[in-house]
Amino acid sequence: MREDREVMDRAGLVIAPPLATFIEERALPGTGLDPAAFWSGVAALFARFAPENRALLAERDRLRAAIDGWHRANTFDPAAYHAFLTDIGYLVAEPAPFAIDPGRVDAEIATMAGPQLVVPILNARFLLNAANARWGSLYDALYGTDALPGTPATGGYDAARGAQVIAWAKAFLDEAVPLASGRWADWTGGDPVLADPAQRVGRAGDTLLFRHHGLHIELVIDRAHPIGATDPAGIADVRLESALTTICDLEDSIAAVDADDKVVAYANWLGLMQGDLTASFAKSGATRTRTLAPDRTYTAPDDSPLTLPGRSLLFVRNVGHLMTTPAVRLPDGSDAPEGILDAIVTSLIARHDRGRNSRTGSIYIVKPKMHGPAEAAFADRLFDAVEDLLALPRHTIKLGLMDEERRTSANLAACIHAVRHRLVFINTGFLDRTGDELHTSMHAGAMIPKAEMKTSTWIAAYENRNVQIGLACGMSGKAQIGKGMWAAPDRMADMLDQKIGHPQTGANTAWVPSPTAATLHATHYHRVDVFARQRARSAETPAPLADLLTLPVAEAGRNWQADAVRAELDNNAQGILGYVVRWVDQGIGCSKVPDIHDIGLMEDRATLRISSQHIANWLLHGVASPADVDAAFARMATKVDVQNADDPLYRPMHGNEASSLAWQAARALVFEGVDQPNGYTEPLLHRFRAARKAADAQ
Ligand SMILES: CC(=O)SCCNC(=O)CCNC(=O)[C@H](O)C(C)(C)COP(=O)(O)OP(=O)(O)OC[C@H]1O[C@@H](n2cnc3c(N)ncnc32)[C@H](O)[C@@H]1OP(=O)(O)O
Ligand SMILES: O=CC(=O)O
Ligand SMILES: [Mg+2]
Repeated sequence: MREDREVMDRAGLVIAPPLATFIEERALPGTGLDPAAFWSGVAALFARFAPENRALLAERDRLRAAIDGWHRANTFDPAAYHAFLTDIGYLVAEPAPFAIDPGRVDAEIATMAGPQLVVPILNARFLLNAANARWGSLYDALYGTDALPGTPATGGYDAARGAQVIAWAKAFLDEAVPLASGRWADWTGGDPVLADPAQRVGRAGDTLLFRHHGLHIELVIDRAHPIGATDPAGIADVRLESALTTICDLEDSIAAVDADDKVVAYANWLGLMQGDLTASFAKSGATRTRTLAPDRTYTAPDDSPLTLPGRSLLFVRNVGHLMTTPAVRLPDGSDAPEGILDAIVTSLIARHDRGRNSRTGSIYIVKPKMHGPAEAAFADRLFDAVEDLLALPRHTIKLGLMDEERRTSANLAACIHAVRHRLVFINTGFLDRTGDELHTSMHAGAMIPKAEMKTSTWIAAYENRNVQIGLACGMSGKAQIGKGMWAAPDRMADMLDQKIGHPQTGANTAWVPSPTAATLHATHYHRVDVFARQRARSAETPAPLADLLTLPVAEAGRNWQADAVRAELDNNAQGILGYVVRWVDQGIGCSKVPDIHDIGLMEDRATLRISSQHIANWLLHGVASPADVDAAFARMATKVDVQNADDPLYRPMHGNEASSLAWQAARALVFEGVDQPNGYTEPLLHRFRAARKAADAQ
């Protein structure tokens, strides 16, 4: 795209016009920063960090080649393998005991426990919904999902379903805010007497505000409301404080391949920081405009005013160290490292916050896909330099560390140490982590099927060590120890059943895919006292490193049944095609893709990394032949075409293989999968998406 466009020279950098215009006309004004000084500072920053960034990527390649070579030459032996990893610098020395020291951090991160929502930043409508997901209706979340058995009848309010919802919600109140005597189901109104009167912390009109485990609950009393009118106590809803924090994602859930895409993302982040983001859209036959929710006001029991945040505390997830962007060209003519650009621009934009988001004046950046402590230290120094560029006090920019690459998990304490002055979370991104597990040991042998991966030794050790090491580094009360995504957005009953496991491990947050999921997951933090769990677990020792380094390779001589192999290939090919076709053809970076059983699963680049690496591994080790894989792709292309038949923008793949860039991208991800850097999907996705955009522009 860039070649066809006018370009702008700024301090020796070639900046794509939409980005230069956005920065000069929207991001810089109001910050007090001088544009000329800003650009020369940006140029200096790229000059300093781009070579180091490249060197870190070269180090990834060196280690990868060494590990591949070792597996080709050796039969696996745990002790020899451990010694080899130490020898090549993959494993580094543990730091002496220390405690993180991130300075002023908002309570939502440091001292509260609750859900963390993730939202693709390119979608303003979703973004606003996410920011406003601090509060959610428990009645709505239960009524409209499979959280309760059965489905509501169509054509108006289903009173029987409503009764189920109300019974569930009142039983929940019995646990979270029990009455001094009796049950909430029997309460008929008036002034409720709580078993612990201190739980009642305010009211707004007739609505009562309670607090439990640091989270607020609104009991909405409104006898004029259709639901309240039928309730003996006039209860119209139970509203829960839900997504305490939200990650606005510039990374794996979006498709941003050029300056135009990046500017949409940055502009949405600016709208959030300035508080004026809006989105208008048609829903149920009417045009709606969505804005950011205001704070909520109450009267405390002592009649003083009480204000609570109406919005989730926002993080922004930058991209990792791998990709470059055509939005900025360096003096040597190369595209600039995209992670450096994100660090600069998202921090610049966050200077507009002025307490609307962070009440402590912090900027919260999630840094994904870092491999080991040297890369974490690089991010730390980069953030120092960005603070200097933007005249921000040292360590204003806080860092959320994704523990999602094997070299980071294996050296977690050293990674935390490298960013200890700004660390505000570690999170087990188990999806990328699984992709890296597959890729790192690609040449060790054929991997077990994906379903078996969930119960393998390495993953249990990974989840355990993340919490234990986080606690040992003094994170409790200062930062989040986080758990991964619930990737089945429509399966809320299963989520209610299983995701309580996250707070039970001592994690004070875990990822959810939607506001509804946030409200339902919030109930888990009422059921589990996370900080008590952290205290209890502090005495435990982490699972051994040897367990973490246990390879998920199938046993020698495994009898690969043809129908099981075919089912695994179909499952992976379906997910790949269903996701990639929307990414490449329509620029949709996160989709609910129906699986082979037509259950919608959240697919993003991390799930794509797993599926593509898994097939690539089976191809490499002869579990499947190229013909088997192509047959699976052909079968699944037809299925995906049918599943998307109602989408007017959809381009069918079956019958159009020669012209379908999506089809070609999907095949390349698998057939060239062994050679993709660390098994990442973004280089190929970007290439094919850019080609699609170029073709569409003609
Ligand atoms: C491995 C990783 O990196 S995981 C992190 C990356 N993944 C993500 O960010 C996933 C975030 N989730 C999503 O993008 C979406 O939920 C999807 C794509 C999975 C499903 O989207 P859809 O099929 O459109 O969802 P669905 O039809 O069930 O619900 C749409 C409604 O829920 C809202 N919604 C759904 N997900 C979100 C979200 N993450 N944030 C805010 N609102 C959301 C929408 O705004 C919409 O409501 P509206 O009509 O009032 O605007
Ligand atoms: O980013 C999250 C993951 O699981 O990967
Ligand atoms: Mg990830």
